[in-house]
Amino acid sequence: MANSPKAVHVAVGVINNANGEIFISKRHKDLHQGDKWEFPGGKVEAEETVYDALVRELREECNIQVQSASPLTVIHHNYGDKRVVLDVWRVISFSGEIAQREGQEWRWVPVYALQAYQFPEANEAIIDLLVD
Ligand SMILES: Nc1nc2c([nH]c(=O)n2[C@H]2C[C@H](O)[C@@H](COP(=O)(O)OP(=O)(O)OP(=O)(O)O)O2)c(=O)[nH]1
Ligand SMILES: [Mg+2]
Repeated sequence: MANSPKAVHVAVGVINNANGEIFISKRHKDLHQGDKWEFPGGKVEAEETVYDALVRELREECNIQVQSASPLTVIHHNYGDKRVVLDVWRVISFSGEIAQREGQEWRWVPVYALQAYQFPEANEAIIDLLVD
């Protein structure tokens, strides 16, 4: 719609451990898409590149310093109450001890088990890509 608010641009990171498991955390229940599992990330701020946002969000949320990451996919999704553009990156290397710094429940999950978790609708396409 012509007067609908601009989509929110979100940087999202897919982080693997040495066993090939993926880091996921649960969104706080009072947030948009609350109580669902997510890949870490957050809004790209004005004057910030998406890569800068990815590095910042993963430092703030997961306590890691991203050293390299490559673009995986971009998902446009309309939740009705909010439109998002998820800019999804695969983290190639990072330093630091990974942890969840914002009190969210988190875990490492094997790729084949991701489908058992409830993610926001927009994540379906990401999970399909990872499972392939
Ligand atoms: N981080 C993240 N957000 C996702 C995923 N899937 C998905 O639909 N989203 C949506 C939910 C939210 O509408 C939006 C992320 O916004 P957010 O409010 O969590 O962003 P943020 O962490 O920067 O929040 P804030 O501190 O700026 O308020 O993207 C995902 O896998 N990870
Ligand atoms: Mg976030």
